[in-house]
Amino acid sequence: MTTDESGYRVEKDTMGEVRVPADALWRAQTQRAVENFPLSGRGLESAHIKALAQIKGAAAQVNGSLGVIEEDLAEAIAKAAAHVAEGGYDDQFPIDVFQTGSGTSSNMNANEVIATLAARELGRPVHPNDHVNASQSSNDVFPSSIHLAATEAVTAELIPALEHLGAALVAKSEAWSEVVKSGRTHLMDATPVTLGQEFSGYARQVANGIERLTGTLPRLAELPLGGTAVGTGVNTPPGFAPAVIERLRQSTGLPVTEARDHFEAQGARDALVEASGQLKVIAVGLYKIVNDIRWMGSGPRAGLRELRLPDLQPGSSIMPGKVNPVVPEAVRQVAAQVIGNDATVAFAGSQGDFELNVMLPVMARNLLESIRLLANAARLLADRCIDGLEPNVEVARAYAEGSPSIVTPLNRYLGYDEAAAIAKAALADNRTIREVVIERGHLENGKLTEQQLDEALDVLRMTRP
Ligand SMILES: O=C(O)C[C@H](O)C(=O)O
Repeated sequence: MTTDESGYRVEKDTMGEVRVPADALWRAQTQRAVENFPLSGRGLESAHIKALAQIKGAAAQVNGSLGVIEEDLAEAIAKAAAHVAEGGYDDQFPIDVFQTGSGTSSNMNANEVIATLAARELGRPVHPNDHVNASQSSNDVFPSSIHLAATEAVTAELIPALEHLGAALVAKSEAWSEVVKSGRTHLMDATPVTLGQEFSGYARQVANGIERLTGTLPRLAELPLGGTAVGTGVNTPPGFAPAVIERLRQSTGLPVTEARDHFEAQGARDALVEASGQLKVIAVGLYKIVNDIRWMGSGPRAGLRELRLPDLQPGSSIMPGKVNPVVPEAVRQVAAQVIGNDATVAFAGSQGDFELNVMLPVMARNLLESIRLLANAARLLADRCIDGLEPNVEVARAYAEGSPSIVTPLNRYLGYDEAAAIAKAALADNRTIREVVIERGHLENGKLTEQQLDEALDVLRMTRP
């Protein structure tokens, strides 16, 4: 390696010489990839770099204990990898996420940066391939790093965030068990429900999302490590993968396991597609929840006005005093992004050609982004919207009492056809159902008593038949 005066040094790889910024920790292969893929301006997610480095560190320790590399070299690599995993060297990962489909460029980026750091520690050369990448291939390490990062993000970020949101929804559901409102089906007035019942439905959607994620974990946490190039494990000593994975289990506390079939685990990426699909379901659920809230909060004069959302910021640059449902709007956009990310993950997941899927980096990018977005959106929604919601009890009750559908419990006394006639007459003449029932002589003709009429038209009672 030589350094010239222009701020670059010259590094070599198997293709020849490459000029690398003098202070960069990466080497020739990373630099080639930086120049080859100027696409999105966005690199690997930080969580992904962390997972890659965690695997490199555990692999070095096992390589040391199995005699694949010297013990002091293994320790230096493990130490360097730990520093990278802590996040202090994320700026040394400059390669665009849209790159080699196997992630080889980012794997080599990790190998080169860790080799440089380890060489500084050790005071002798460390080879990115022979030492840091020993017993590994991009084809097993890179997908393993996606699964490790996604498992961590789901268990440590997304599930706790959804639990937080679920608790906020349950609290409202319990507080509003007597707040009666009009149900709506087809966007038309229906029989009454309570606001608490609606929020219990939302809470269950979120709880189901947690169950769905938990259900994917056994497959998401399977690591292809040990398969190396094509799943056979060429160049890997016996016992390498189980030992590395056991170290990862210990150091991360995550339920990672070795892939049950290394050919499935490298030729396909079905578990990532599955996890992304569950994220899409959660996004769809959040969309429905915030959309209902947005509509219930519409107004303040010309909307539904059943809920008051917390005022967070001036809504309009031109209309003074206007306040908008900004958190539901932001969450809706998160949902749209997650649904779009899933379409890409599903397409990319179908691109398993023989022994390797070669659309790995984009799957990682989208999956990890979706998890991060949903976790942040769930907390935001709980803290800046749900917690501060207030019901407009009078308006909600008035809608319930004004709904022509409250005639429904009279079916059993008067029959469907007469009940329909009563509902239409009430609507046409802007009278209450009660007034029309009495006017049509149903108390006098003995079809029902006054007490039965009172009970039948009790809107809260209708929510608990
Ligand atoms: O980078 C590797 O380890 C292998 C590469 O992805 C390949 O299969 O060509």
